[in-house]
Amino acid sequence: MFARYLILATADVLQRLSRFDAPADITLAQFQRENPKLGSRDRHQIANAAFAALRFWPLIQSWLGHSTTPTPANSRSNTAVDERLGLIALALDAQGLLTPPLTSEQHLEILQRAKSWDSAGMHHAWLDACMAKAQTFAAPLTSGLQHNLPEWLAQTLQAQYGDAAFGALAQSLKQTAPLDLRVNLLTHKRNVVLQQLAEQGIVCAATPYSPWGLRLQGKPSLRQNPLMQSGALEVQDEGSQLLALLTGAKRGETVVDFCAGAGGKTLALGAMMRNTGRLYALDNSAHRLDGLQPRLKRSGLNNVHTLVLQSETDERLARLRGKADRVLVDAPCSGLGTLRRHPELAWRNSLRSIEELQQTQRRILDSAASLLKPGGTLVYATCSLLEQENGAVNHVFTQANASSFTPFDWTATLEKHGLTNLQKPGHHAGVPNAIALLPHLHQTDGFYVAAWQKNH
Ligand SMILES: C[S@@+](CC[C@H](N)C(=O)[O-])C[C@H]1O[C@@H](n2cnc3c(N)ncnc32)[C@H](O)[C@@H]1O
Repeated sequence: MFARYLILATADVLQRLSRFDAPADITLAQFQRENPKLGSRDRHQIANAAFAALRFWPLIQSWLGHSTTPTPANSRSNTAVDERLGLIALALDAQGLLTPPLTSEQHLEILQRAKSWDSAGMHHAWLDACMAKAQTFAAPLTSGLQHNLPEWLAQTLQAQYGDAAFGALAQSLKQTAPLDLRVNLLTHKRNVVLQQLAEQGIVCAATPYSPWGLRLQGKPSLRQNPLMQSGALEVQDEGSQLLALLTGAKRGETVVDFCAGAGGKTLALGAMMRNTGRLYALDNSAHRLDGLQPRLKRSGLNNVHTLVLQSETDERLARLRGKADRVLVDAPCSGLGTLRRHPELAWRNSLRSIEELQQTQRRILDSAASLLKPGGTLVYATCSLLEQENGAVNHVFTQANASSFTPFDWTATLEKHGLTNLQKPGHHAGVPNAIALLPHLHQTDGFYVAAWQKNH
């Protein structure tokens, strides 16, 4: 049973989220700043319910009688509808882990629960009408409705991965992601940190693939934890850790992290380089690079040089041209591999935005390639699941640079790190230089990594 203020607060958050004009965690943080009196339990409850609703957005829309495509018109404020939104989101979340397609029994249970919380009976008629239609909701006609994804995305993924793999992938995208940490091996040992966390009552285990990772049971708050504050630990999905690992950075090298953002991978690369050589963290967002500074201080790294780029062709890049042993392009992308954490991204992207991203990715990759010295390695990565941002970008670059870059063969690297079961994605013929991490196969976010070696 929830107090009405909690239902209304959840509805308020969802109303804001339904504009799909900002990342969900930013919208939530803004809501929390504007509602400082809410206790931490309530905040938690509201956030969980909001994310549950985002994972089942088309279902909620069909219950509310809206279209499945959010438009400014259907995100208009309307108190009765808002309250229903909050009620249903809380009921969905209370149902525990749900994976689509839901059975008609599951539909009924959620609606029944919502009805039992609607103590004033304001929404009974609507909930009864929904229950009468539960059978219809449980028999969706389209792939998008079945998997609670936008139609264009469901169809694109289905065509790309095939029916069986798409079904498993779509289900995995509705799970909540585990909380993974990366141990800073520059200053700490993984088994020692694991032991220290266990002594604090925090249950975790070594990650299956990354040699630096810990996977936590549940989501304990770590902000004030001395291990976080001292730089021994960083929150980082195992897939992100693997991406840094695959870059292969070594002591004494010159390494460029071209799209460093707040430096998640920069920090891992710096630790791989044992704080030697030169590591350049570049990004065109000063704000994001600013986020790296406190993390750098904690990390103990002093081989990192940051540079805010005007664009990917900033003329100051000239001094790095031909100098780098390795360049990582962790490209701006749709983020669709992270839907477990950011379900709103399914609704913030479109076929058109993917096309625009592809152009940017190609431009950045071309410019980043010029920084490599002969024999150097170029690594292109995204956290996207889409061929358009992955294999297609790989293919175009490989074709256009056939005389100066050779597609990298991952076999030895994967063997060295015991990663031979990482998947070789369905790649264009003659471009076998890519690997993919997928949530339903590797329990990581979805990542794509391709690499080339600059010819001598
Ligand atoms: C996927 S994020 C990087 C995440 C980061 N590597 C990490 O591990 O936390 C992509 C980054 O590319 C940056 N970016 C976008 N366009 C760019 C450009 N033209 N040149 C350089 N960086 C760019 C964005 O600001 C964003 O920080």
